[in-house]
Amino acid sequence: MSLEVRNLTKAFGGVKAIDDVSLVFPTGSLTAIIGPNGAGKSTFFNLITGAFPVDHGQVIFEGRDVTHLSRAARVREGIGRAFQVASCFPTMTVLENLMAAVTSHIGRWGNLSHRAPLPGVRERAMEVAEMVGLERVADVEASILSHGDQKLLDIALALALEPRVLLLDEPTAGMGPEERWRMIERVRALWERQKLTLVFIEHDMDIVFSVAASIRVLCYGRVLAEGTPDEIRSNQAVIDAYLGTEEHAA
Ligand SMILES: Nc1ncnc2c1ncn2[C@@H]1O[C@H](COP(=O)(O)OP(=O)(O)OP(=O)(O)O)[C@@H](O)[C@H]1O
Repeated sequence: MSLEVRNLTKAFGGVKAIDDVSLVFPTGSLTAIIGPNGAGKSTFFNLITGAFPVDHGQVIFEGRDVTHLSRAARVREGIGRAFQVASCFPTMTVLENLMAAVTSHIGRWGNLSHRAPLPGVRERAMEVAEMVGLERVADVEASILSHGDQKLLDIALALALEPRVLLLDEPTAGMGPEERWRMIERVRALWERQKLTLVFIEHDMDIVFSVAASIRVLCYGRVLAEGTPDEIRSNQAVIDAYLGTEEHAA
């Protein structure tokens, strides 16, 4: 099993954002996390990546307990994450951003100058750009990229660190319908080609049901249901708590 959480619990003041959650994400799986606003989805990711310390429970990655490792150590272990908010250097080009990430990954921040990169860094950065279809804007400054391309750059920055598990928090947020489908198709193709274990949070149910092989539903910090799209679609508890709400009504 690639990624597993056992009895994960995290409270903020009196609110249990994640409440005794146990889930498994098998190696190579593509899973969507869904649930109403405030269900604990982002907190769940933050506990897996180490952005927040857990109150109780464990995060197990490839058989190793990583619960108390730092964020950076988890990245080195192979747990990657792209953020909802662009996390790049805005005045650097796409390629320069990726070269910085590749250089940091190989542990040579002293050699960050893009004028004299380490051998292979430019090539690797270009390879990562191609993985997400950003080679067409490799020389464009990050700050002037379209919203969709900025999200792709976030994903590419995570990929530069060679994750085996990739967590994507709302990869299609803020996009129009067409751009959403283009984005999720790229994500799906990436998962297929790179043989990643991919977990993504998504509110658009059309996307979730057509892309994810497996779905986990969180509600009030607990696991409400898990299963295939067909199982989740017909699960009465999920319909009552989430799918039946106005926003997601068919
Ligand atoms: N850093 C924090 N400090 C205090 N409370 C927090 C913090 N992060 C999350 N929470 C609370 O934890 C609960 C779960 O929030 P979380 O952001 O994980 O939900 P979510 O499912 O990702 O929601 P959304 O779909 O709206 O992004 C909410 O009640 C939220 O207010």
